[in-house]
Amino acid sequence: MTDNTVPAAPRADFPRATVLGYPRIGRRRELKRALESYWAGTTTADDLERTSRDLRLTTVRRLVDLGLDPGTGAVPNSFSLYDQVLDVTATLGAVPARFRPGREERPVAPAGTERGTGKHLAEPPSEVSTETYFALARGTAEQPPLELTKWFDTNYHYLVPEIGPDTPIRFADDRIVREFAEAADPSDGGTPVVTRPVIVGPVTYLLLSKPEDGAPEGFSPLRRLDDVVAAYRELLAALAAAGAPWVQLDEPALVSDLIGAPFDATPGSTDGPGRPDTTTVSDAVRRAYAALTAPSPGTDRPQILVAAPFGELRRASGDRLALLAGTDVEAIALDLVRGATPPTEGTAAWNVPGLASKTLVAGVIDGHNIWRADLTSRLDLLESLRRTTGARTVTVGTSTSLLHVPHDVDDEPRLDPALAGWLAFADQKVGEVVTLARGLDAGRPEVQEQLDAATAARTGRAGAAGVVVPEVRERLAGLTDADFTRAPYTDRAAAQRTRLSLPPLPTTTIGSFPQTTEIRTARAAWTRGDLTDADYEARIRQEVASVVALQEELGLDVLVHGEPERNDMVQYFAERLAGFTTTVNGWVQSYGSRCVRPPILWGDVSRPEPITVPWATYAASLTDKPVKGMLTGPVTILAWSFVRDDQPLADTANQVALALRDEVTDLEGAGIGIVQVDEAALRELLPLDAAAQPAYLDWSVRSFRLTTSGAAPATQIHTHLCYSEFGDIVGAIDDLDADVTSVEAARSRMEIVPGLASAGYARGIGPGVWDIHSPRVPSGGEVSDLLKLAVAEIDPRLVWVNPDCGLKTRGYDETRASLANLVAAAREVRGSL
Ligand SMILES: Nc1nc2c(c(=O)[nH]1)N[C@@H](CNc1ccc(C(=O)N[C@@H](CCC(=O)N[C@@H](CCC(=O)N[C@@H](CCC(=O)O)C(=O)O)C(=O)O)C(=O)O)cc1)CN2
Ligand code: MET
Ligand SMILES: [Zn+2]
Repeated sequence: MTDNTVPAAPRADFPRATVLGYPRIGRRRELKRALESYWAGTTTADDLERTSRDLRLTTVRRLVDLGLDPGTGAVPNSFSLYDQVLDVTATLGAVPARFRPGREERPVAPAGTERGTGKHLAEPPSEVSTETYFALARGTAEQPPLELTKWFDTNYHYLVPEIGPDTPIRFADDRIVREFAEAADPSDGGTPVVTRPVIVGPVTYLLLSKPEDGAPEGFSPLRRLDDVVAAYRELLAALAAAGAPWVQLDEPALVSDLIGAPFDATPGSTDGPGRPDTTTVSDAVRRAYAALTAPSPGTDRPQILVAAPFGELRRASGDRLALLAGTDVEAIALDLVRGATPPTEGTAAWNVPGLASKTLVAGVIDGHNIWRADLTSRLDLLESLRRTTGARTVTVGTSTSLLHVPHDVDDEPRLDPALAGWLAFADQKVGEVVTLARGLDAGRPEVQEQLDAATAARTGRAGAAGVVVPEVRERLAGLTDADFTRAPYTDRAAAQRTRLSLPPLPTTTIGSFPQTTEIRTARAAWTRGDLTDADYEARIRQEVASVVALQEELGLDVLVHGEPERNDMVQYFAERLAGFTTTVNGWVQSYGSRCVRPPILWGDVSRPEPITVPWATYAASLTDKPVKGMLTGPVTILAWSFVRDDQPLADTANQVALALRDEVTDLEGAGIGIVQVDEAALRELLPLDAAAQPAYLDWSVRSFRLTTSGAAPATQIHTHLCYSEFGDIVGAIDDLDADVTSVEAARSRMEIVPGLASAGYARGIGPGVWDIHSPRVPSGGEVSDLLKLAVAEIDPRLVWVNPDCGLKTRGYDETRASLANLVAAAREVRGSL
């Protein structure tokens, strides 16, 4: 070691048990309420800060009570006010120019300031105020927010950074350091906890970014890697100075083939313009981690854990574990739930160069699903990893952050006790990790009781009534190709034209109308038993009637009932299908303050009685216009539920499909001529590993077709897909064989349309012409411009006019104004055809 390398802090071993992150919304959604009241102006920024601080301290202390070590960085510090990717944007001060009108560039803090020496500042060097932070998240009167999109294959959404050649990037905000210090040295006099800050890693951050408006053609945000890494170095120095022994950098981009940059250079290819050394993911990782771990005189850094959740690192298409093992980071977290689990007995050594100096954090407890683990087989696996990996040591962790599961099974008053015993939410998972670590270190007898209890729960689950229902199995076994096939499209189109006689460029909506506080309050009262079934039903009927009247008044062509009876498009169906159960407090963050309660799909699925028919027929009775029935499709129901892990997803999907197929038949029988089957999550479940994609697309498309193929030719089947990144699945969209497909397209300015056209898609298409993700009302001109783009690319006879998605998160004022502009634009463009 030379003189100028100063590894000052003691190199504490990685803790034996940890979790990669923990829910941050709060057991009673305290953060949601604090945020929404702050946005509404009824509380102040100080109130918000106080509530969120209490939530953070309660969280880290609970994790200690659950058995994580308080002194070694075992407790993750994974809080965020809104989103962890936005937090990096704020840390870097990487505010796009469109949010800094006329603002002078502030000089970068020179080296040798307090920040350079790592002392954490009493006053934050905050160049990103709370106001700017939320402007980026939610938009302003002048600017739409950063784009919201899916976090890998989860139902969590992050805010896409906009990075150009001149976007400011520096260590601009030390909130992460302050939150470490707040737990380590709490001002309320409570127990101090030495946490492990959890931060999105620099490579993933840039790979998830998009070029800022005005960036030169072909600019890749990855070109700013050196600037980003320089800022992370300062952040790490500040964390070390504050006493952090470990930091966790999340690099899930490492496991994704959907990330827009190749993992390795294709042999023989030459590098494009720009820096040749950062054009691939593997080069970016090498470069970033070499710089982050390079010693620098007078400063220290915490030891680094790199986590790569959501998939397998050891791929045929490139060994990402070897890549990480070749860097100087101290620890690597593997997802051993999604990743292929190595056989537990008699396996050969891994032989990964560099691993001998690393700690492997074995993610053996599922952070993304809620089944109680088979602790015995997990312990077998851990022991085999100790023998075979050749790592310096193996410790126990979760496969992903626990952000994706609810807080606590014990907080579910209405769960059947037997079923509750099959489950592990975040708190139970912490317990599982702690148990496994004890078994691994102190020996099996120490934890035999817990292992046996876990085994008994799994055995009980396998044999429980409802898990296997012979009639459901028989129906599935009897399916033939005919059950997946409709009449040819040309025949269907002719029959539907006659039946529906719609104008060209028909106007419609995606299904939901605003979910007002009044409706939610009424539903809450009904759920509590304070409102009778009859009163609640009357209230919903009144809402349906007013939604139908509004659509008539606006002049829409195909009407909907507005979905006021649905708490959520998945939970509502789950509550009415056998094989599912739902929770009371099982909230999981979807984005910002918005949450969902994913249902639990535990048994064979069937439909005891019609679900949507009364609402659809009531709406139809109020109008002469066609009313579109509205169902959520099987893939989306699976994607947004916690799904049984004891049979292939394809079988589970087909069970749900058969239940929905009965609903389509009943809607048809009740005279409903158009049925929409939403597959909002079709793209979300697309595997990150390219090798697994064809099989997924095959079963997902088949389950949709099984849902819809019982429909007569004259019944028009619609589907709706969210999220604009459809490039990877245009073939599958075509294979769904829907008569009309509506897709999100407004924000990407109809980007999808030429792709569909060139893929030969020749059925109805409704590219969204109103971005419903913010309260902004699009002008008639904007809408007709988008519409003209669409009719220029595809046969105008195929084009439908609709918003990007449902209107449940919008208010009535915006909805009325925007739909009026949409109808006017459709009429204008119709006139020009
Ligand atoms: N599952 C799912 N995933 C999805 C979507 C979706 O619609 N569903 N859409 C995309 C975007 N994600 C979204 C996720 C959530 C929400 C959303 O609006 N969530 C609501 C809750 C929806 C809900 O379950 N509502 C229930 C319970 C509402 C509630 O909080 N009630 C109050 C009481 C009522 C009151 O007095 O206000 C309470 O429990 O405290 C109901 O309406 O019945 C929220 O967080 O505010 C929107 C979009 C992608 N993923
Ligand atoms: N029909 C649903 C709605 O309009 C589709 C939403 S996709 C997230 O809300
Ligand atoms: Zn949608």
